[in-house]
Amino acid sequence: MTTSNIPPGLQGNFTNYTSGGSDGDWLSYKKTKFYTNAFIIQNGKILLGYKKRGFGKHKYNGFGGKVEGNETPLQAAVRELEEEAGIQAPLEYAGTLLFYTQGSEFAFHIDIYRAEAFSGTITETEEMRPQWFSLPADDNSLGQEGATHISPIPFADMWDTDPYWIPHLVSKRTFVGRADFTIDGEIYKPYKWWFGEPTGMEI
Ligand SMILES: COc1nc(N)nc2c1ncn2[C@H]1C[C@H](O)[C@@H](COP(=O)(O)OP(=O)(O)OP(=O)(O)O)O1
Repeated sequence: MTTSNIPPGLQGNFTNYTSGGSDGDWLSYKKTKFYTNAFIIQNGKILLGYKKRGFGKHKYNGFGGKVEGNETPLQAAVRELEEEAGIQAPLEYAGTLLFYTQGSEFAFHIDIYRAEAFSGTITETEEMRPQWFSLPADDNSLGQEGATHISPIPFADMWDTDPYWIPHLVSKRTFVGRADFTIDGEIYKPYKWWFGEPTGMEI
């Protein structure tokens, strides 16, 4: 498969890519801010958090937030996971995503992390209510132990473009992607998106 229509902000060669939305141009932005998002994936389950306040309120997502001060993205991801879910985990880099919403002051540059183990007690916090969900059987290379009686990943209550990159995450294939959104009132609508797996240089 050859690489085509790689969005601005991503460089390199890619495979297993998918794209969609408008044929129009990608939106332009002047500034990016660095964020993280972390997922625990074990025994056929993925740990998500229901966001109780702030950006992404009422959606399920991984645990994460802004990279602050002199932190590396990994340090920020470890801190945010502890702040939002009460646990520590040996996080590994999984991918990078760019999200921009028309009219926004900045684009999100989000480093995504995953771990298959954690320590501590999963705890509901002021910001997030953690909950386990079962992985689709095809993506479950880690066994079904404990996963048969829990709900599948609630994509209807997540960001609209999550279904394009979560499969790369759960199958441990490094990914990058970009999605641009328009906003109507409080409703975010995907305008144009592209997700793929780098075969060489990453962003
Ligand atoms: C499509 O866009 C997005 N999709 C997904 N899945 N996640 C996204 C998208 N845009 C942003 N995010 C992530 C990035 C971060 O993990 C959170 C937002 O972080 P938050 O605003 O909660 O950052 P904090 O530093 O925790 O902020 P406060 O403590 O100031 O509330 O969403």
